[in-house]
Amino acid sequence: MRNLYESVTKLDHRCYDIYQLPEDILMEHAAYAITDQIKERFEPGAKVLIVAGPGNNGGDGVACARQLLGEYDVHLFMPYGAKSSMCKLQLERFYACGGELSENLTDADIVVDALFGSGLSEPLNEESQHIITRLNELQSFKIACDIPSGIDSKGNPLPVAFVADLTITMGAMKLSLFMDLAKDYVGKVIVADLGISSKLYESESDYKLLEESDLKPPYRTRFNSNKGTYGHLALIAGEKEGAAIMAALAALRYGVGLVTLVTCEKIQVPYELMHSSHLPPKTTALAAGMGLGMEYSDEDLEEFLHKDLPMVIDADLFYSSKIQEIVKREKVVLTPHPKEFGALLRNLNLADLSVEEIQRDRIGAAKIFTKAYPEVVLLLKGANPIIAQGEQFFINPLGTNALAKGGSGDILTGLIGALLAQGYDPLEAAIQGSLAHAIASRKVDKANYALAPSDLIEVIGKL
Ligand SMILES: NC(=O)C1=CN([C@@H]2O[C@H](COP(=O)(O)OP(=O)(O)OC[C@H]3O[C@@H](n4cnc5c(N)ncnc54)[C@H](OP(=O)(O)O)[C@@H]3O)[C@@H](O)[C@H]2O)[C@@H](O)CC1
Ligand SMILES: Nc1ncnc2c1ncn2[C@@H]1O[C@H](COP(=O)(O)OP(=O)(O)O)[C@@H](O)[C@H]1O
Ligand SMILES: [K+]
Repeated sequence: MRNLYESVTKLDHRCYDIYQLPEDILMEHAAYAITDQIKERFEPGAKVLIVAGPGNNGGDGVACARQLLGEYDVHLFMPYGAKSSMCKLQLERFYACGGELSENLTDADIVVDALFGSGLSEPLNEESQHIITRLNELQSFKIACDIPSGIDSKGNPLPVAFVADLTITMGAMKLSLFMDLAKDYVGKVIVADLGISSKLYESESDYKLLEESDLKPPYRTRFNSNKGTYGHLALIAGEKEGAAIMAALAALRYGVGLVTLVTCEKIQVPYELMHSSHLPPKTTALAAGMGLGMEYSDEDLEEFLHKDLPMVIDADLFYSSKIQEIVKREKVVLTPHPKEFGALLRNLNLADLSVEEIQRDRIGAAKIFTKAYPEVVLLLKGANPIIAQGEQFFINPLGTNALAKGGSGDILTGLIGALLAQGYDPLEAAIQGSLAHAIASRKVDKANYALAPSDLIEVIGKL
């Protein structure tokens, strides 16, 4: 798990004020992190195009150009000249080392985008849009310095952005790089140390980035145990019972001792699942909402929901007035996708946001909910799901686009339900369920268009 920051300005200032590391030293290290990646990947003599802007992001690019001079075929293009004092200083050093500016954009083995970083303050003008679009068309290996130019502090392209293979972000991971709308631009993200270890550079943060090493599958450690030791998950099956069946099969695979599908009518269920028209007395957790439809009246639902059980709630229940009672309970995980989240916010009279508005500021939208209901765990689905409770936010960047298929969400509900039933606290169940879901999507040995929910269930047994 790594810290994420909305802005690193405060952290940079700690370097100047406490560690006595001036901007110049930080910038030299920032530039060297880019130089280092180029040297690791390309032989001397390779052609490097560096596009540098007028501020300190440009300064990083100019310093990198100077570091490569003499060894690589360096082309430095500066459409707006140098404006910040550090950028000007770097340009003087570049000239002093014999460097010359290029007049044009040129094809190259490597492109370094150092046009704009954290200082991007307004939508890109036409010229910058044109430059970035041209860079995106080049067949080079593309490195973004700090942030792909054009991505704003909330992760949105303004309106275009550099498409990087590698983003080398300076000092610490930034939240904006892990928003859904930034996922097609950032490529692989690595952090450059700025002359000080991350332990000293970073301060506490409420925002965390989940990593593969955070996954802890529910391995069994007790030898003297029986099925009851591992909990009993009840899933309410509704009009589209397939959704609950898939969730139930995923739950069974993720360690829960007993799984019961609760249905209105007698339906055919896979032989490994139990089936009942009532909530089993020894239920330890409940999953409801997926495929629910209009099968149950509010009174029917009351029977399932009145008990004080940990629960994971999905899909159709976000449109039901029942949700207004559910969010007041303890031990609740909600797993809406952005459209359902919009419905949930309206249903609770918290906000009226479109899917686009939610996606443009996912953290801001999630905060509207978590401020009103700080006990409830929210998992806002998407390309990079956000798991939030109170003031804590966790982002899971590990899932792949193979998950963009009907039924993936039902598997996630099953996984979280399985962990709740096994006694995980709701936040840990949501984090661990999401990690298992995302990591499984990478381990399915199929083309990324081919993943089916049953493949996920198979792989979840081998994490
Ligand atoms: N602080 C540190 O210690 C370290 C900082 N580091 C580096 O500094 C970067 C931040 O630098 P920064 O603050 O100078 O901002 P930056 O991203 O270069 O942009 C500002 C320039 O762009 C311009 N501009 C903005 N928007 C525009 C637009 N739409 N269209 C056109 N122009 C626009 C803006 O113009 P102005 O608004 O002033 O007219 C100004 O000239 C950071 O990302 C990291 O790479 C590292 O070296 C590590 C140590
Ligand atoms: N492009 C993507 N990258 C990563 N994860 C994705 C992507 N698209 C969808 N997912 C994940 O797949 C699941 C889809 O759930 P949902 O939209 O509820 O679908 P359904 O209800 O049809 O199963 C969510 O967990 C979501 O985070
Ligand atoms: K950049």
